[in-house]
Amino acid sequence: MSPQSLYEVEPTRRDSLFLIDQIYAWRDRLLASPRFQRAASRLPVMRWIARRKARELHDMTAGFIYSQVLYCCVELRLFDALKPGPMTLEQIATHIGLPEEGTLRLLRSAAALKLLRLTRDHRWGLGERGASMLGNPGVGAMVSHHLRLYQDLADPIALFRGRRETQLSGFWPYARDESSQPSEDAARYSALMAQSQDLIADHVLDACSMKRTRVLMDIGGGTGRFLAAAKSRWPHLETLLFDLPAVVELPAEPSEAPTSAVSRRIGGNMFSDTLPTGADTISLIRILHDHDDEPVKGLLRAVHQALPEDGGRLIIGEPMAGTPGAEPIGDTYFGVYLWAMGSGRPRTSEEIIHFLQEAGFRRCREKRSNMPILTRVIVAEK
Ligand SMILES: C[S@@+](CC[C@H](N)C(=O)[O-])C[C@H]1O[C@@H](n2cnc3c(N)ncnc32)[C@H](O)[C@@H]1O
Repeated sequence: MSPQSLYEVEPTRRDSLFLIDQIYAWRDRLLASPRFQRAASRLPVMRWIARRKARELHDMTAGFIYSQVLYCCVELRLFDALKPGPMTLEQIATHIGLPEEGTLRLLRSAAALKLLRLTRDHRWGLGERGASMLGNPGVGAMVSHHLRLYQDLADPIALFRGRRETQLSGFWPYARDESSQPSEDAARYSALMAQSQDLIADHVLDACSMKRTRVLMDIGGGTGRFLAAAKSRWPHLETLLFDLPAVVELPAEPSEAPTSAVSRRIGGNMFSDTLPTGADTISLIRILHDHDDEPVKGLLRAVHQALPEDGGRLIIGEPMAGTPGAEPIGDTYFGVYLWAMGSGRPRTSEEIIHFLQEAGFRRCREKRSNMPILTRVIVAEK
């Protein structure tokens, strides 16, 4: 399949440009003109727009530094240190083990990003974004994990030349088709996933009730956090966890779901093994985007087969491409992340629904998610 058909891109030949594209082309010519930029910065209304646009472009240019400042705050555990209350520069420098001069530069840059805040008595406390980081430990875990992605992005053009061995593909062995992975690898990525699962589970379960589900099977369910969240809302549920053997055999960790939350753990390969039957609802949470189109289509056909004829239901929850207002999260963040990982791509909800219909599902529809930038939710019936 050509990359164009893969992404369903319309051919953009000049002679077939729609009117809207011609308007965009005219606008782009204007914006690309230094004379227009200078004139715009002098007219009152245009000046406001020009400043906003300049700021957006600057944020994009400087974004890599913003990420590194956030990385330092997370790695040095600054947010945790400031949770009890503000501290002086000297106290913070001693606490994080950096010289005062460097600490001050870091604190000022973090304050400009609203991660920290300088108090009226000249101490440093949490800023609104720093406080939010404390409320979302999964985000901090991802920020630390991004060190690998920085390494893969050290030569970004080389990264786009072709998929190859990367730091991220080493972190996610299943992305390289290594389904018999060492348990240390499985433990490392499962712990990372578990830290952000509670938030995802809440949004998925808010969007679709399991009141009438009897048996729920979570495929690629990791340490069972999604099943535990479902069971805590609907205690009547029988819950089956299906994941690679190295994951289901992991010893119990503090981050793992309580043993009682999972009725049965089944080790297997979702692409090559026959999926267990018996569940009337199957969930795929943050699974499809990790894999390329052909394996995804095969998996959806296998899930269709594993569900009962009467009342079988599939729930898909993951961040998707083309989410209005959050396009860079799908296409830029996940697009690049998954490229570096070596497998998968973010898909639009329309693409997923199309794959579901091809696999034989009917009544495929998107449910409203409270936080579509984190996860969108699609439900399909057999
Ligand atoms: C991105 S994680 C998502 C985990 C969990 N659903 C969540 O949202 O936190 C993908 C999961 O799919 C599992 N997985 C990957 N390839 C698999 C395969 N071939 N068969 C079964 N599980 C697989 C991984 O072990 C991992 O637990």
